Amino acid sequence: MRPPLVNFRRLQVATPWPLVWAVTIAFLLVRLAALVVRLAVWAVRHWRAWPGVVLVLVAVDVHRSHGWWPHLLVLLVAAAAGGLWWWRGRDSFHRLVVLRAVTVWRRLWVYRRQWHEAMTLCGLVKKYDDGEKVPELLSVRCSYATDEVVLRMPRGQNPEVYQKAARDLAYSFGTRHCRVFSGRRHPAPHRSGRLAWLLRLVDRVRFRDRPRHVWLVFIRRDPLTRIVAPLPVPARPDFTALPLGLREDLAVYCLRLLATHVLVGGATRMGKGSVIWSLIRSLAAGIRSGLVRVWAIDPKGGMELAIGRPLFSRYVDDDWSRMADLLEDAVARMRARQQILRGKVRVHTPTVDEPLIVIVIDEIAALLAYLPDSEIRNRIAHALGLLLSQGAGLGVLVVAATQDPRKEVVSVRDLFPTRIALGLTERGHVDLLLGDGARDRGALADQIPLSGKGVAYVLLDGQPEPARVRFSYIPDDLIRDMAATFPAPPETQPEPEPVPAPAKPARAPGNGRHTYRPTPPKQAAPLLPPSLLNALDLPNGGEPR
Ligand SMILES: Nc1ncnc2c1ncn2[C@@H]1O[C@H](COP(=O)(O)OP(=O)(O)OP(=O)(O)O)[C@@H](O)[C@H]1O
Repeated sequence: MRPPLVNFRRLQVATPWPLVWAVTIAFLLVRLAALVVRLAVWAVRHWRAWPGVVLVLVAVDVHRSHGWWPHLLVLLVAAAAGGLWWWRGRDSFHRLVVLRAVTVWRRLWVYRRQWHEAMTLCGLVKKYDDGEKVPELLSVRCSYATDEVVLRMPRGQNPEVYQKAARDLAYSFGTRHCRVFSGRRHPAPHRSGRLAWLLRLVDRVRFRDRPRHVWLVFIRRDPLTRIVAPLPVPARPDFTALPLGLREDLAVYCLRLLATHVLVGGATRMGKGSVIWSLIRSLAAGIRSGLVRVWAIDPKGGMELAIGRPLFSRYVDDDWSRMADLLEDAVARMRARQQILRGKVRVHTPTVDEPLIVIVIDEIAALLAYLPDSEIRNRIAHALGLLLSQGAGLGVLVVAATQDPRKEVVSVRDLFPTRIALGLTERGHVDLLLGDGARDRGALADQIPLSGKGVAYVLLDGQPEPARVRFSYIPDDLIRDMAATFPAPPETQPEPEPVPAPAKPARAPGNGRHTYRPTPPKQAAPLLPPSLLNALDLPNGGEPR
């Protein structure tokens, strides 16, 4: 028998009814499956709410059957257990209870409630197909000082849009600072133990690169308004992470001093000294053991560094030509190391015999721009150029401070891979120090108030966005104390005796121009081969000065 055809009053379709029903049911089943999947995704995404929902259901059920008194009892027991936990393990209680409660509260009350409005008013909502595409709030995590909010950008945006809107976002959510990061701020944890392989697999998925996610860090309470106390001296300096201060998210700020040179820029009295002394403090144990040798140059006549003289293996503050000698000796040491390490390793590992040499220069501009004697200035610029271009891998590092980061003043600025920007006087100086676009990405070093001495913007490893830190303040008494406790052992290669600066001739003979004259070779590796030295036209009967 033929199945009946679809037959409406005015329309006849030559299709059997069973086929129509089959197609309709299949369509509805697909829609239902999609709905179930969406519900499951929603439930998984909001897994944090599950315990709360279960608790409410149980509470309602208990209330129906037993009334209020079981709730009261549970509350009393929970309060007693909480008090005991707080008393015995305050840190874990704060981490697992207090901060989680703050997180839940702020996620619901501050961010979820105001999200749509704030995003719209900050111009971050996109219009498409008569609808709106709002950045999606994914998670909120609070610490005592910060809220870290993760969002997913709608299509057609990139993190720069959020960096530009950072100030609007900060004020929209009732804070003063908002930092925007385009990548995860913490690396995947290091796993060990029997289940490490499994956890590593999970981490590989959890910590995969997510280009559409943006991390907003709102600074709720600025921990950097208070002076940071000196940090403990590490028993053995870890050159990959020297603790120097505090980050605005309350983590300890660690500097990587391996195979790099550091330039510290900051207006006068903004705390360049505190960067240098924090660094020396973190190296102090290595200085005492001879693993690190600090050679210091203080062109300001010793106003900054003289107080810690015993910490330095070599130190000059009064004589320009001895400063040039010190730098040329460092070049000689670097060359000697080059001979030994060539073809064996690519980065020098510090040992007591071949220590890490850190050349600290308090005001590098005084050596490169303001020094009146152009001959010495050229020697210094030449030696610094060599050290900065070749010394990092050979364990001869330069840490220099300057008030003015302009290239006309610090000609070797671009050879410093690591930069620190303390409070600066000019907006333009920020990009000069930290690189193009750093200010747009949040390094507002020109807005650091006068009271923010020691506050700086730095670039952390693997992150293009600058972070705000405050260096620990090392008072003079503590520097004296460090100098007494961690004095540098005597150099194996003795420091040359200070020689009085030769009287400068009123005018150079001949054409009156300054001629470059290399320093005589004092140590094993000369700056120039002897053949070349002899070939030079030296005064005093061919004796080098
Ligand atoms: N990290 C810090 N925390 C709090 N106060 C600081 C900090 N660093 C410096 N100061 C204060 O600022 C003053 C100036 O500091 P410092 O001499 O280090 O600045 P500077 O930039 O080296 O100055 P200059 O340009 O004269 O060399 C110090 O006397 C101290 O009172």
